[in-house]
Amino acid sequence: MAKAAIDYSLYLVTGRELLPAGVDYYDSLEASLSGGDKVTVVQLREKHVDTAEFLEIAKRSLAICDKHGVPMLINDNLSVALALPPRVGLHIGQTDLPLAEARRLLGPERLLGISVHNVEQARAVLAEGIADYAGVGPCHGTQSKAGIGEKDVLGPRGTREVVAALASADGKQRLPCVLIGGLNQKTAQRTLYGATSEANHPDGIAVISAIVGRRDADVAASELSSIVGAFKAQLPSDISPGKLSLFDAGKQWSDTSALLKRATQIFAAHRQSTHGPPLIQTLTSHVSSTLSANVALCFSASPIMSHQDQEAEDLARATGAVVLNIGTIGEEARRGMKAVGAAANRGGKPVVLDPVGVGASAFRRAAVEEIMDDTQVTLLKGNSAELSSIAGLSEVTSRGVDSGSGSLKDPEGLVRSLARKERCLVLLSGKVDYLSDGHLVVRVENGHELLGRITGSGCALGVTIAAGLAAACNVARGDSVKGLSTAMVRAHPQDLIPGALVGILAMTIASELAAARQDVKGPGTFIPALLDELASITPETMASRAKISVSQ
Ligand SMILES: Cc1ncc(COP(=O)(O)OP(=O)(O)O)c(N)n1
Ligand SMILES: Cc1nc(C(=O)O)sc1CCOP(=O)(O)O
Repeated sequence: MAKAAIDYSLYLVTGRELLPAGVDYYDSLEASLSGGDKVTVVQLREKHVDTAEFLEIAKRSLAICDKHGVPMLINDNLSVALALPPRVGLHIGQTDLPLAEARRLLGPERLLGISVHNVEQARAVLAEGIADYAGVGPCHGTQSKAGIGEKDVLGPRGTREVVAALASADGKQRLPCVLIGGLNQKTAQRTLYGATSEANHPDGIAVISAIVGRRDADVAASELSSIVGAFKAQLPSDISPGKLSLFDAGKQWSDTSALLKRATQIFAAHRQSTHGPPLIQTLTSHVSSTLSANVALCFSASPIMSHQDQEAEDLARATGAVVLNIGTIGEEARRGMKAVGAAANRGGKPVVLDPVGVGASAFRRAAVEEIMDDTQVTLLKGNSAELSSIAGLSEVTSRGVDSGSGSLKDPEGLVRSLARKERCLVLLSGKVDYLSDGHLVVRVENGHELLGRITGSGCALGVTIAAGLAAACNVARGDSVKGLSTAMVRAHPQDLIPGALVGILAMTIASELAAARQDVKGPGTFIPALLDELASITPETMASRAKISVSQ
């Protein structure tokens, strides 16, 4: 098989020691290769046999791979690879034979892969131009390779940086790559999406235990194959800088009135409740829980405030969107957020992350890092202190968990770069709100200062935004939305900005209407008035009062 034609989608690394009791290695290999969309590349990894036995196993394995037309490689052992026909390749690690030496001994024809564990190694391998592909890992913790500790684990976002370094900045050169380490039916989807950026994308996943450890290796292989297939179906055929955009919304919404019109349509469909009120699962602080639940109800949504990891999977079947708010996060909620975020991603449901007070403590920072690693967030919302902390800027410091305001020199630049980096919508909330998908920035100048004088209004804004995003998913129901968008949400990608805008405008315009009422004397009377206005605000009112502008 010509090297260029190799399909790296599902790369099986063998591991005979991980076979379930009584399962024969050759039967398992055969099963994983049988049928339609199954394993596409095999690497023989034998750590506990001598070269002679390795060669015997390799010969029998090669006959099976040949029968299925699947390329085979040998792990580490050059002499075994050389003893086999030239269609057999070699995979080496960073501490094995140097790449140039391996190529010299193998010749130009054989497939040669190398492991990379960090950005520097990736850059070096790309610059050398010798390897045919790279194995990037460990993406997650794994029991299948000795010596991998927690500190070695890249996580989806770390993996993204390494994968990005396997393509040149001008997009002219790229090395195919597979992700490896702890990938299975639960982690593969998030990791593939998380590892994708405008710069580059993975070509597949490499697994040991997720196939070898199963009695039904054929079923395991087809499950994994369909996850990779769905991911690859989303990728544009032409990957070069700027092409692999997040939502492809930039051009479409350069016209403010078109954007507002679409937001109004989504809001109208939401109010008509064609699909019933979306269930918004809200994991939030004790302080804002009641207000958030009431805000959901007034905004034609149903609140559910569960943060139990045990029911995350069941609830995900019914939810329209989820809010992860770390306001008073403890260990139980931390576990809950991990499970709820992952389940929402699997179901293509929007996830709003509110990293309340993230700069205030190491615990909060670690919790947010963990959530963002485990979950593809759809919209990240924060004030200037919170977003600066996540972006690693020291410009604005947090004052505990309140809405520490502070002036940023370049708010548009911050939301744009953070949205690109995290591949999600980013909302910077403040007197003026800035919403970005990494390309365009929408400025929203609605709102009233009384919102800042009651507790939990920012948390409740997360709920209206989640409801707006759920509404964007609902309008796509029945349409042929091709799998998940790059934000892992089942909606037309271009509807995510107007969907989020529905939630922002509803809350900020309702606050203006409430504050203007005769019966509102201050923060105490403002709260019920805000709920009343949220319950009655119409799409027409939203359209006529919105103060938005768009910049590219
Ligand atoms: C596809 C793929 N990627 C990475 C590895 C790891 O190789 P290496 O670093 O040589 O470690 P060992 O496999 O030898 O323990 C791999 N085998 N395959
Ligand atoms: C062999 C190997 N190499 C890794 C790397 O990061 O280089 S992780 C790994 C083990 C992969 O096994 P599993 O799919 O069972 O987690």
